[in-house]
Amino acid sequence: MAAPTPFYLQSSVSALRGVGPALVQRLQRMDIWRVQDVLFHLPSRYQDRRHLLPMGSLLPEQEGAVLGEITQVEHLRGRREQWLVTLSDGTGQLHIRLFHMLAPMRAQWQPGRRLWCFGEIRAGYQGLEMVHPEWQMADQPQFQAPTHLTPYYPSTQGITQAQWRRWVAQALTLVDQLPDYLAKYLGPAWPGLGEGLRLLHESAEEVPTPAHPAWQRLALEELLANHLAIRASRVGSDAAGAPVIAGNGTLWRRFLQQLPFKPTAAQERVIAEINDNLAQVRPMRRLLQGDVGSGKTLVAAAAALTAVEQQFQVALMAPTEILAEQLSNRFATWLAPLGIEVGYLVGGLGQKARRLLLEAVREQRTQIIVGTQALFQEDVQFARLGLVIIDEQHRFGVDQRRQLLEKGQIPHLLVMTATPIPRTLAMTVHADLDVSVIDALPPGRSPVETLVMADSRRGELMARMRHRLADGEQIYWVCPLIEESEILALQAAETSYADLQTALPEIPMGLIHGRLHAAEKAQVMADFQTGKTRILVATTVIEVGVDVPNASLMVIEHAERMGLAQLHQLRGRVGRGERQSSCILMYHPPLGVKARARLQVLRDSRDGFVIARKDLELRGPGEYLGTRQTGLLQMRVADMLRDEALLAELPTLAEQLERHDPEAVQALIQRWVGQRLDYSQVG
Ligand SMILES: Nc1ncnc2c1ncn2[C@@H]1O[C@H](COP(=O)(O)OP(=O)(O)OP(=O)(O)O)[C@@H](O)[C@H]1O
Repeated sequence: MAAPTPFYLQSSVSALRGVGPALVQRLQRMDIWRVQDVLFHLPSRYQDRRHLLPMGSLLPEQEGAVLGEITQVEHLRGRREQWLVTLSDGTGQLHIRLFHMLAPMRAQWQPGRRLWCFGEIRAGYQGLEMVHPEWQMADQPQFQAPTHLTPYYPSTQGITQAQWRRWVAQALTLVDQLPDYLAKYLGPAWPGLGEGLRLLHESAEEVPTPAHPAWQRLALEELLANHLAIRASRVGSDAAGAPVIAGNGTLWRRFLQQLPFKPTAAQERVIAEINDNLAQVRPMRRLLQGDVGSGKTLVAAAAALTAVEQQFQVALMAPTEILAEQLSNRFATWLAPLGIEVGYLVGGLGQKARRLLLEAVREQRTQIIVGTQALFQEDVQFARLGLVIIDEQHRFGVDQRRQLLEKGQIPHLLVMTATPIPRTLAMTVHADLDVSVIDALPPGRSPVETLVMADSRRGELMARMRHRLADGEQIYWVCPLIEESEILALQAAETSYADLQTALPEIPMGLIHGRLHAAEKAQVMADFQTGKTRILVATTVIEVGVDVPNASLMVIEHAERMGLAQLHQLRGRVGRGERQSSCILMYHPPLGVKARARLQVLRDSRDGFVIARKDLELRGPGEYLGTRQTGLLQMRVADMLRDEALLAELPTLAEQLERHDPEAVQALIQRWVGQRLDYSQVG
């Protein structure tokens, strides 16, 4: 046999055994080019295949191994051919469902044989089941139950877990040659880079916890690499000149006289921070954070008034048409009495209306223009754009932010978000943005009562609804999220709408979903806003920013399918007035262990930040790396909420490296960030 070809960290992945040209291409599409990149392709979670789960106590959504005797093999020839195999272990039984079964497998899977399976438990029509699990015959001498944890790698079509494990094992033989750029800056208490990588790839006995020093070492390096990348792209952008907008507050004072409430101290403080920025040549880049219902819109209005007072125009952008419409209505109602014209630009606007609006914007007859992405289009030209306000920033791509900024000379930028991010964290992720936080809700709000309820208790729910309606209140009814298909989501909403109409025939209701035209949506929303309809049945389009203070009850169907952050946002639509409000999270039984714990979090907490943290804990250590859910940068090891304590180390480390080791800066960015993000595009 030929001696294996030597390979190095910088060799192409094709140097690894088992990687041919087709696989090289697939790996490159995952941004894995060199052997070194395989080392940094970290497990997304771990599977524990060592312990057997007793079949009598299985729960849906559980993942694990079972061992039992085959008691029955049924071949079902329906619309779709399939096999249903029954396994029994004395404590209970489990079905295995297969959609194809090759001959060798058919020969082995016979009643009386013993079978080991690993997979996820699902609730099927005939009881609990596993679909195409991994398996071994357990009554053969070569059967070996796994003795350690099994890493599970993010993958792509055509690459199996077994392949990943083999490649990683080869790459790990070189791990000690990996340059450790931080060793000389970190104290002796920190473990080396190689140790961290070994822990994550080969963690034999226990799921590596994020508190483990080796893990922390990797997380620190990844955070630092991201921080360095952002810093590198910032250089020079500060020097550019923005319009100096030093208002004297005349418009704002006039506005306050007609406002039915007073700004809270938190709002006042943030408004002052913004006005201070607007008066500088250095362009404002500010992130305004405030939990749902904290009153961000008023702050946006204050900033807009400062700009308008000094004859500058303001562009206000929201992620959806409904939100843009809501914002524009609120701005129009608030500002029309002051003689300020508010324009509204979305994709569905008629040609003539659009032309007139654009003309007014070009000639500066319209001072404030609210819209969606439609604001980016080339023919939208401002006469004197001084301020751009973006609502719910995480929904917009970085690139879109930049496009809008190009519309003015160098306008000031205010980004508003309800996504809770701690201040230190925000400063690391958005090194370009200063952060303001509205940390108190307006007075007089009573907390939303949250109930978790099986959908079999609909009768009871209808009684509760009648009661609320009799008191003159309004209700949101949110329909299940069906990711795979908008049509299915719509059908579900239509069914719920029809059911509600049957149950409450005398109550006027509206139905809103993504497929309606802009004008229809606007009408449905307006009818609900004015109280003409009393119940609004909606797909999750109402998620962010809708403001109808008279709505005091929200029912969410299939809450178990939704993310915690989304549920929190939805719930924030009620409890905006003085009335005692409730949110009912309905689920379809049986409820899995995880789903139950998640809904419980919503019941117990009302603080967006706490909820985001709990969500993180529930994912469990090592089970879910990265920051996908928070809508922030996606990382491999670090999680910005969990590893917040590390953030304090970054600025000093970054300065040291920039001063003494510029090559290491490049190498670290390349190692961790690679081509994934083009930071130079950040607004
Ligand atoms: N200082 C205040 N006193 C009383 N009510 C206020 C105050 N500020 C805002 N509100 C009202 O509170 C409600 C929520 O405000 P707003 O819609 O601005 O919240 P938000 O921060 O944008 O929340 P979301 O992220 O949920 O859209 C609105 O009905 C608004 O009129």
